[in-house]
Amino acid sequence: MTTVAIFGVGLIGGSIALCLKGKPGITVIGHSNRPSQVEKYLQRGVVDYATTSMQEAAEQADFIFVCVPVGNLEEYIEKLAAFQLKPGCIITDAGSTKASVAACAKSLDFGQAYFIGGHPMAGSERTGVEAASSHLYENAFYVLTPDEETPETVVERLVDLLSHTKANIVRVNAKEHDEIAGAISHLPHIIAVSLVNQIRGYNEQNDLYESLAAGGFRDITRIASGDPTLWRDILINNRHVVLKLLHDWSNETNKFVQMLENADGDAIAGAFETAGNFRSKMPERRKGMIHSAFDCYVDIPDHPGIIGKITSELGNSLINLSNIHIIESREDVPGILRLSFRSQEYLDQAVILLTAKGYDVHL
Ligand SMILES: NC(=O)C1=CN([C@@H]2O[C@H](COP(=O)(O)OP(=O)(O)OC[C@H]3O[C@@H](n4cnc5c(N)ncnc54)[C@H](O)[C@@H]3O)[C@@H](O)[C@H]2O)C=CC1
Ligand SMILES: O=C(O)C(=O)Cc1ccc(O)cc1
Repeated sequence: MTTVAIFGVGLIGGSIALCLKGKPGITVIGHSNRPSQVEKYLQRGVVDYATTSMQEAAEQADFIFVCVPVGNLEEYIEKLAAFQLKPGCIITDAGSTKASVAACAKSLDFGQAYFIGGHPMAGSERTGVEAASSHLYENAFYVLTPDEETPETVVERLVDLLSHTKANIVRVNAKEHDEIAGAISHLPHIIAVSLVNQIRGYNEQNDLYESLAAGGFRDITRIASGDPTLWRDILINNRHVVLKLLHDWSNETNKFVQMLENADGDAIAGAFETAGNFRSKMPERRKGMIHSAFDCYVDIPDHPGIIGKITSELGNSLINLSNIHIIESREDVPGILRLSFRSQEYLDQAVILLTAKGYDVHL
């Protein structure tokens, strides 16, 4: 029997638990300091067993996943090092940054246990076990940061266990991970937040900004709704990398200032062309660190029960909706329904089905 202990059964830990629970030979134990959380994990059936005792969960585990906020990771792994862990036990984490936790683990003595940093590069702006899903990591990248001293057989054991997530496991150096994650995830979050706050400022004078920002602006700034404490921890932890990136970002925007001051149309068109060319080479359907919105919009006539009818059509065809939002619904005026899916495949199927049923569907 393989026992997996999970500390921090939220969005990420809960999703790992759901991938592993019920698999042959695996028992999943969840830990929380709070008895009400322990009760909740059991009620939701996310784990086989749950406890408020860190020691009890840790000492029977073959694998330990530490899925707590980045700001608490080091305190957790320091506590783990003080327990009598099973020989061969593998401790891993799910933190969005990897260099500091790797350095901390290196300074500790885990006896005959091992530490391998990890980062499942998929998530959402939601948090908590309520948002956990066994599909979260399917086709996503899952970074592992073993160091030169980690025996290959140990890494392979973790890779083997993680095959249940259906993620694409990649090995990356911890420092390099933080530089890349900084550029493709942390910097974009800062840009989205700054952009939304800039518009929020204008909106204080004129609330037409907010009204007209519906649709595309809202979509491209989705990540500005990320969890504030999660992002506080990530940005503080990776601040040296992020500060350098912000400096480079400022150079990029300054190039636009120059081009505009000189009314240099060729340079502006050139910047769009260069960006467009690079972007078109990026794989379109691959699941990246920032998740894509797989949304479509359906015009809904003002008929009672129409929304139920649309969701049943999708359900009958086993097309899983991840979110549904009524954008406008006023008496006598047709409304718009935004349907969100977890994958391009579900979205494609929904568009074909609803169009065939006579609905007006837009992407
Ligand atoms: N949210 C996302 O999309 C992603 C998050 N991560 C990383 O995964 C880890 C967990 O993030 P989520 O699951 O999103 O967060 P979450 O808020 O959904 O879950 C965090 C869990 O840690 C527990 N916890 C234990 N000690 C805590 C403390 N002192 N303060 C606050 N919570 C404590 C909470 O009760 C909760 O169960 C973080 O390190 C995050 O950087 C990694 C990939 C994606
Ligand atoms: O909302 C999104 O798409 C994200 O960016 C989620 C996310 C948050 C933290 C990570 O370490 C990885 C992914």
